[in-house]
Amino acid sequence: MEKNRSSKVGGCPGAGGEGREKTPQSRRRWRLTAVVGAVLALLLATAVSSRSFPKLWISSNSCKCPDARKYSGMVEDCCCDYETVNYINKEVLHPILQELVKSPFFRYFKVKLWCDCPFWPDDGMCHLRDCSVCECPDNEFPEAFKKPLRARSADDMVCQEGKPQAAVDRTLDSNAFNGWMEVNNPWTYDDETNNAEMTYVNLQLNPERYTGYSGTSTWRIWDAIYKENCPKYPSEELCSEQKVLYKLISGLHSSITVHIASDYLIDEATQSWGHNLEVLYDRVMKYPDRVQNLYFTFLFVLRAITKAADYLEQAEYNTGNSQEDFKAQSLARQLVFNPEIRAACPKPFDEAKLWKGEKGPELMLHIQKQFRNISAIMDCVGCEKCRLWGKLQVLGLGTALKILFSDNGNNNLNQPLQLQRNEVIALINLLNRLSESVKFVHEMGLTAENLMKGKVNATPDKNSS
Ligand SMILES: Cc1cc2nc3c(=O)[nH]c(=O)nc-3n(C[C@H](O)[C@H](O)[C@H](O)COP(=O)(O)OP(=O)(O)OC[C@H]3O[C@@H](n4cnc5c(N)ncnc54)[C@H](O)[C@@H]3O)c2cc1C
Repeated sequence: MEKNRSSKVGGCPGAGGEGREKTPQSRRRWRLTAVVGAVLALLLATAVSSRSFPKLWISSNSCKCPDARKYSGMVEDCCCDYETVNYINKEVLHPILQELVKSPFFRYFKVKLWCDCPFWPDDGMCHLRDCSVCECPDNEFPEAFKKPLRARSADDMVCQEGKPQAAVDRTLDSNAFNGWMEVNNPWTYDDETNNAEMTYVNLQLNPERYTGYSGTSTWRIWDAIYKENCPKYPSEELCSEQKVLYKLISGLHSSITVHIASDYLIDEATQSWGHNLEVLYDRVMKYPDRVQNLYFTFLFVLRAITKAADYLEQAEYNTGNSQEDFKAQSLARQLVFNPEIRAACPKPFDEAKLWKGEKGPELMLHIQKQFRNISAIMDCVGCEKCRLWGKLQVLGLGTALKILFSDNGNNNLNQPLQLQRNEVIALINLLNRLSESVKFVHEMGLTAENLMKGKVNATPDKNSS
């Protein structure tokens, strides 16, 4: 995989200049700049947050070990460095998000689970029962999301997978959308056309992890996404906007793989699950651009959430459970107005640089079409659980795109933002998935690399007797 460092989208301060030769003069200049920089940084840190920011500063410079610093400096095309991302993710974002996604409001996702591929027939390549979505019992469902109960047979209540937390409630209630607009998202394929086919799924019962879904069916999907809808740069002609689309998809792909590696079925016979660091290394860590794209996608979605802070603070988090809803609202507020995040990463991604020039609006329509195609391809994923998470995360990305780049394709940023409840649920759950992936890569990436390099070195030389 090639890296392309030549064309920066964001043009963030401090993003360039790595790896230059240092002369004695430049070294003196550098020392002086470093001292002045440190003093300024200290003043800034004290002014912004006397309690938390200095901790970040120490964290960014604490480890000098060369391997651990492989991902250091600015995340390409973003306005935040790796060290800061790792710190705020671990200390601030991850704990808040883990709590938030457990709340009744954020744990139920409305989705059409039928495999309804508009491009080719489903070839059912999923072998494990873990591919299927586990349904949840009726009594777990928030009252505000419910329709009057329809008659159910006892069998309906039994989970497909034999687990007690069975039965997806496939009923819908229009009241569930009180206070939320049903608005079109030009970035996503409209999944709402036939509401009778929609169902609510408890995401907590259906973790994204290894399912055994692999082979030609999966490659056809990834191929269709990359080749037809978001070609890989570094074809230099590719503009910044297309590069962003590629990086978002590649970052999401990395995150899916990281979840497979972190929650892997180690032994099918004993049903034991655990980390698979070989998968982490072979499919993600070995390709630095895949790691970089994961961090990029994380910062892009974080930027969308902080940009929509006012909207997300005022949104109605209503499931009928006032205590839980109050908690969800207060966690959402902590997330979007967090002083540590705002001080450390005030603008994780600078969206204002995109869609410039005469061709901007035309290009936006073109890329919207490509993204809508990617969203439609999710109906072709031949494994139910993968389809669930694929749809959720692509909707989350589409929501981030809508927040950052208008909602009508005409770049009309003065339009007031309107989001659907399902979009907000997808956005927060996507950020949580990315946050888990960033944390796992940060904590286990180096171990995976050392382990795999050790394995390679330990392989006996065929030529030695
Ligand atoms: C939407 C979707 C959701 C899925 N969810 C799950 C799931 O929850 N659990 C599960 O077990 N499986 C899931 N899968 C399948 C999984 O993504 C892999 O396809 C499968 O594990 C086979 O992996 P692979 O090693 O053959 O390579 P794949 O991951 O299938 O990759 C195919 C090719 O894409 C390229 N590539 C790989 N990673 C990147 C990247 N980050 N950026 C750019 N290019 C890349 C490489 O050239 C690679 O050969 C999902 C698939 C899809 C399409």
